[in-house]
Amino acid sequence: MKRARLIYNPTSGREEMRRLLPDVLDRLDLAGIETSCHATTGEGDAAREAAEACARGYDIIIAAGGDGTLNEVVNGMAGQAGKEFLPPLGIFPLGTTNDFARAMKIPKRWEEYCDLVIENKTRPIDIGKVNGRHFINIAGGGSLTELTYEVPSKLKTLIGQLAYYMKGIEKMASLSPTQLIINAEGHEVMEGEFMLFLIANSNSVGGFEKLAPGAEIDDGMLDVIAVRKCNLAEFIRLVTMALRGDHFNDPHVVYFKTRRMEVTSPGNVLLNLDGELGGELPGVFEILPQHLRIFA
Ligand SMILES: Nc1ncnc2c1ncn2[C@@H]1O[C@H](COP(=O)(O)OP(=O)(O)OP(=O)(O)O)[C@@H](O)[C@H]1O
Repeated sequence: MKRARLIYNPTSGREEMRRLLPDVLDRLDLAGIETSCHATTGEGDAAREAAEACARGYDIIIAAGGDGTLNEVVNGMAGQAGKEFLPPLGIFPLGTTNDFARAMKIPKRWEEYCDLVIENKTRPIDIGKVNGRHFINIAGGGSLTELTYEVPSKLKTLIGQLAYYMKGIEKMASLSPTQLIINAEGHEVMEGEFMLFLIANSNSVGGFEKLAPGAEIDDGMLDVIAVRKCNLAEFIRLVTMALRGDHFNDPHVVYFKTRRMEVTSPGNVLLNLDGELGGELPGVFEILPQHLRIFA
């Protein structure tokens, strides 16, 4: 019998997990996967629990929650650098946006994501790393990227993704550029004022599925998109172009792939890692090729 550790955030998204839990456990158990659970209690708990689950030799780890919970579980696992063999990771998307699950085409119905684990369908994925922290989907900096941690959790529970759009509109009005020096491996050093920069590991970012269409999860590369200083009207136009995937034709957009990149700024720039606050610049971003296996 295989042993799985299910780490779930009871407050994620519309707080579905409590209701689903008995059925999920039954389905896994019937398929020969004995599953024990841990409900997270707050920030950092999922990461500690995932590291502990690796140390205790579980065969499977499952992260149930939103992108924040997934990021914590990945951090707990990826930090086990000495361990030769990490257990594969199951992703049960129960958050508000579930960017990463969408990029990996993980089904939305609970029966189907249980079956991915049961059928043992795994694939290797790259993990991003900056200043000792890991990200699975996206890293970014600049004032607009700060909106994900300004949306209160209760609001997200109530109105879902709309909460981000409301905050985004409020935030755009006060958008300001940031001085950055971007030094990426294989590219010339760039210096100037930028509205924001994003480093994508997958191609679904912030609900924009065409933002980084060239990003592949197992290619050992980071896809970098940076937007040079522009005015509000130009920025809004750019956002609507990005919805269609036409933003690469805009002269404000810089797009390239790299394995390693250093970003510095004379100002204070907070970093956003998978939608959560992840320290600040300066930062050295790198890719850990095929560091983890996920059920997908
Ligand atoms: N019991 C808890 N009560 C309050 N907050 C928690 C609890 N457990 C975990 N958290 C925190 O909630 C954060 C966000 O959770 P998560 O990403 O799973 O859900 P979400 O915010 O609804 O989804 P999304 O990130 O997709 O918007 C986690 O990073 C964690 O710090």
